[in-house]
Amino acid sequence: MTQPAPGAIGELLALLKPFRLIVATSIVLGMIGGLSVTVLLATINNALHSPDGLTQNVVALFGGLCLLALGSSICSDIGSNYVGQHIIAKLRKTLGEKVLSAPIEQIERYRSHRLIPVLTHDVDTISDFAFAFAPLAISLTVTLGCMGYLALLSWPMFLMMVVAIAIGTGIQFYAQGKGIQGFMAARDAEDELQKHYNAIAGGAKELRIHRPRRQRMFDAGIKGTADFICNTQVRSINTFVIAKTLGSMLFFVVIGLALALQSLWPSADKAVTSGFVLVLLYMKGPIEHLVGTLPIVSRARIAFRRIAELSGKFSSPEPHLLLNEQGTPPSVVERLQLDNVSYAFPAVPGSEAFRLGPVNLSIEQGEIIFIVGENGCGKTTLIKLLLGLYAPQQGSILLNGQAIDAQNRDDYRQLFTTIFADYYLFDDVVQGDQQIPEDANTYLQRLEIAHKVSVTDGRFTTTDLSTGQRKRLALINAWLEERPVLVFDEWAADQDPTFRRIFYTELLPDLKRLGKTIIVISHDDRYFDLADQLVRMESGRVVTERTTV
Ligand SMILES: Nc1ncnc2c1ncn2[C@@H]1O[C@H](COP(=O)(O)OP(=O)(O)OP(=O)(O)O)[C@@H](O)[C@H]1O
Repeated sequence: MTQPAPGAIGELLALLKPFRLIVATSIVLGMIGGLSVTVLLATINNALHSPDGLTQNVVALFGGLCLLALGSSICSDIGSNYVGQHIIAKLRKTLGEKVLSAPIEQIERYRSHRLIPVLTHDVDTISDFAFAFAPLAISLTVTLGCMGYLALLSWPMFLMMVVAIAIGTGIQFYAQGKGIQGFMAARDAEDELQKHYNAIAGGAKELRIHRPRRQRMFDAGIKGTADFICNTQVRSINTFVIAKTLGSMLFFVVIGLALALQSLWPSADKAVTSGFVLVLLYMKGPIEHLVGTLPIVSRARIAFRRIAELSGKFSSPEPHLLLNEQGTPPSVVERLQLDNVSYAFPAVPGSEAFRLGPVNLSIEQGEIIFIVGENGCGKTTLIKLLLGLYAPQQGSILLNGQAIDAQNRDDYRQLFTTIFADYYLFDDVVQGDQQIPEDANTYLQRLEIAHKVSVTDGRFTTTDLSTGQRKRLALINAWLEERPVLVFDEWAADQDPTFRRIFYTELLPDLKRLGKTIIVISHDDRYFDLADQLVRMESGRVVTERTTV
């Protein structure tokens, strides 16, 4: 079991930094509220035993303290609410930005079932904590204020209370140590649960038609993990509950001892004993609040650790990747070249790492290139390198003879439109501030889906279509983006034979006539003749290259 990273506190302080003035004001106001309540208690106790009864001064003091306690507590809560909400928004924005600007390899390795719980569950946990810190400050101040008043009232009784608090704190520390282990195990299981959720959403069809797998998914997967989380959380919370109840009982032990002192030494001042009991009974609330918040603090520590871990994994954003500014993508593609490019994935335990290259390739503007080869030979990896999604580990990629580096890689990528085999279909038609071309609906007709979908307010009216039809929408998106280089990873694989023929023999030549450079990964060998260049791959290497022009 891993321990909370030291980064958790740093992460919290970094989040609080921009709000330090509001945080400090909230805490100070909270403390003023807490102190005024303590003084209020002393005033009540004095008034109870004052021979003059309730004088005008006491009434004024009482009213003033009530107003001060009320006003400062409300302002403190407003401040902590403001900070809490802004911390959550900031966390969400920061994490979103980190994911958006992380290199593709890091995202592929992190896996979505680990990413989503951090973005949802851990951020929510921090939100619970973010709203708790000012009330915590109030409770702490009330407790300290009450302790001060107890010391004023009677030293022996105060010391008795200190001993009781020391015992209570020891019990809480023990409980916290035990409880946090459970919380960590439960948090690890949340990732597992997310994986099962992904499987039941993504594999819904397969699970319907495979009863044993469905049962296993429910029994060992969802039910097993949910029960584990439930039992572990119950055990951990119970530890805190037992510790809290033991702590509560300590109050009555101390009150009992104070009353015993009073009966053993009847000379003791009655005001002292009643004040002591009054303060103790009042203090019980804030102390229980402090103790009750400990599980929230423990869970927040774990959430901060997860967020710090994600931040660490995504701590090297792609340099020069623009989220807000407009770059200056090159406008002309005369030649794309791969010069001795090599790339290797990290080795997976038990199997050898896949290595691509060294590959040399030259693509001229307006060419149609087919990349072909068996499954797993490295075609997609090759185009990810060509697209600038992976940076070559050796060799370089050249555009018009100029090497692509970290500085211009994001601009370079803007030259391409891609439909991957595992593409994501965005339902908004054209990105950025570009106008939606008037002829979007003409393309829908050309691709024979105008009877199903149209474009309204820059969006497809629906994406609930067949697999092949969805891919046609992706093709329309690609068409409308009007980029100079188009890359299709087995686009035609889901199309019917007629449309497949239209794609290869009409659409690709049309795009070529428009001056586009087209790179196609394909297993359709009957259309290989259409290629200006046929690149055949085997085990990560280009084995033959046929040029027909
Ligand atoms: N993210 C990854 N991490 C580790 N290895 C990977 C990763 N992606 C691919 N590989 C490995 O790289 C090899 C080439 O994969 P790639 O997707 O480039 O093949 P492909 O030729 O496009 O295959 P297909 O025709 O099946 O789409 C595979 O053998 C695979 O094991």
